[in-house]
Amino acid sequence: MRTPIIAGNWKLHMNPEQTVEFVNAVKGKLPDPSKVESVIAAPAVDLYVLKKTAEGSNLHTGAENAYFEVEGAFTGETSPKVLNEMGIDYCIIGHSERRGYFHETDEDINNKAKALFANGVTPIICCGESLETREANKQEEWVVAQIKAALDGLTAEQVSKLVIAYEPIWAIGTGKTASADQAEEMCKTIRETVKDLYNEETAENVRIQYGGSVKPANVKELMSKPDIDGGLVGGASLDPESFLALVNYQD
Ligand SMILES: O=C(CO)COP(=O)(O)O
Repeated sequence: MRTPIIAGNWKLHMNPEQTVEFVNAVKGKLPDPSKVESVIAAPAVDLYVLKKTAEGSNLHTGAENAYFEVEGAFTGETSPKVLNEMGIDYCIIGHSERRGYFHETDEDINNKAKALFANGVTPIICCGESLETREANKQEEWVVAQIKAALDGLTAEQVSKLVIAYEPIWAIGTGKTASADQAEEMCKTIRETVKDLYNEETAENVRIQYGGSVKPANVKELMSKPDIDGGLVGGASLDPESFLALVNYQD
């Protein structure tokens, strides 16, 4: 059985002081990780205090991006090796904001996935179509192509462990959630793609999140769908009470 995983993506919000405050507010109120895994992915400048403050709690930690090289003359980048040394569990890669504003390609994302695995950090690989692509009813081929490119060269064992986040761009930060059925439909397609590329067992193991205006009011319905194993949450993950309501959706 797949363990549900709800991850906050703080994007460019929160400083180290606010991070400590947030973690102290949620510590002790998070679900048992065997029931629901709770993750906060924070800006690189907050990761050290995030990890330190989360120690001994049920909170898992994540970065929002990393480079595919571990060391060298790459000004401004984050090393997957150092993330591992810091004990960071996850790293989001291929978010639509990284693809759009920072021109990340499918090849970059595939290289990042490989570098993260080589350094013991689990990738959360994002995919998702624009409004234009959805209006042209081309969302399925778009997302399947993104998944194929991102997973290229990864082993079945690696794919079993990673997390895929389906985030339709038109639903991010817009208050417009994909309906639970629309989200389920694409998450199912992603699982079938993994089955075609690997095998049934890998497809059954890979965890697939939906992201895009997930909030306490809609999390239960989304999580009731068979192929949705979690949420990747922006805005609603910034407030401790709202984050707690999301991760404790089973109560
Ligand atoms: O991009 C997202 C998470 O990665 C979704 O953001 P919102 O939850 O703010 O729509």
